[in-house]
Amino acid sequence: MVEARDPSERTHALIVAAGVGARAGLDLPKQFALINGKPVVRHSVERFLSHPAIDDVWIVVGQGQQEQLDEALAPISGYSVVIGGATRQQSVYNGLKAIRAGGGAKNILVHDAARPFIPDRVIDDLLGRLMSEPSAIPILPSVDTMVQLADEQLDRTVDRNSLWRVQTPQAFDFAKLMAAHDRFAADQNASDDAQIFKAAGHVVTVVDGDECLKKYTLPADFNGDRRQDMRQTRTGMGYDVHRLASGEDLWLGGVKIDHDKGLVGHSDADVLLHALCDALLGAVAAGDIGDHFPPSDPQWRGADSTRFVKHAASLIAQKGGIIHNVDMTVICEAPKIKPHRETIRRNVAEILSIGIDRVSIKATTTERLGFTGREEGIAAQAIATISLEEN
Ligand SMILES: Nc1ccn([C@@H]2O[C@H](COP(=O)(O)OP(=O)(O)OP(=O)(O)O)[C@@H](O)[C@H]2O)c(=O)n1
Ligand SMILES: C[C@](O)(CO)[C@H](O)COP(=O)(O)O
Repeated sequence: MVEARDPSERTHALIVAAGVGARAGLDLPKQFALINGKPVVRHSVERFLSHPAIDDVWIVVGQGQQEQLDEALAPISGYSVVIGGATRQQSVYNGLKAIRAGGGAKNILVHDAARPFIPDRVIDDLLGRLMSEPSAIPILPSVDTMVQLADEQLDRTVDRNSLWRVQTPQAFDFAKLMAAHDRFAADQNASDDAQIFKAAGHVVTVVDGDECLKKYTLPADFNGDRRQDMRQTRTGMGYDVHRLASGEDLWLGGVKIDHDKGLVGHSDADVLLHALCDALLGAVAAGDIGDHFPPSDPQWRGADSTRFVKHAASLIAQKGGIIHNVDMTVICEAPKIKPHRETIRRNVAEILSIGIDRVSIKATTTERLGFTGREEGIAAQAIATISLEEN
């Protein structure tokens, strides 16, 4: 049995979502508005919950918003909810106190729900830095000329080389950040946690941020029509074959199928999920399954192929992409796919976090011709249609 890790050794993500979103001017708090078909807050919750280095996810919401949050996240579970305060700093502090009451943590990533798209690379860089430093934050350079205004007129140009844009997630040694917040709890003016950490005398290091981490703040950020104009459609296709053998399990679309033979090969040899993974990777020109999960690497032996598809979907999400639909064909003589079709569709829809009406599964035989006709193997094809924001 695997021992549960001591709470004080865990890495937590704390997502603050208790603001009112005044600048966005929407008729609901911006964290519940839809971006790419999902509530803003859902994007970062999904990303943290699926990241292997994150043990626990905490979400801070406004008083009375717990039900709205649960609706925005359904059917996801496995997160904890805390009620926020009047300022971002108070909301973070409430979250930290709840984590302390739950046994504490080793590391904490504090993140704005208003930044829905988090590249895994940024999480990895931040956590990598925490192995030797007490904190790290993502930053981006200022690329425009920066000025100060006076009476709404140009006063002076500021040296942009000394100005950097600070993003979240911001990563900290939990105990040190907790103590810093305890110390500065009466000062409600800090716009981020790095300021509080630095004020407490600690070093704040920096890693490369990412434009994907843009904070959705102003009405134009939520202007769906404009965003739709700026999207481009992409498609990707995938094809895979695995050999059938006695004494093996048969996995298709992440569902175990009762059959006298199973498939042999990479991971759990789920030929359908492998074709789907390649279709998704193809849509963003990101290589193929073997590039990301080499068959020669022993860690993938017997692995659940769900993980590969989730990885491919996360690469699309990191680019602000939406998966519109996937269509798959299983090519085999046996087993019959129809009795399992709805279960597989449901499972794939859940893996991709899209509606089941966007997932199609078909099956065909090859009229007893070729290797599929002789029941030596099963082949699968998949096609995925996605859209990306133009850049
Ligand atoms: N009292 C607050 C204020 C802000 N936040 C969160 O802090 C993040 C960054 O804040 P910001 O983008 O400023 O959000 P709002 O405060 O909601 O926006 P506005 O300032 O336009 O009202 C957001 O995810 C927001 O929900 C929070 O948890 N509690
Ligand atoms: C934490 C933050 O996102 C870092 O850039 C930012 O400070 C939040 O600022 P806001 O004033 O709450 O928009």
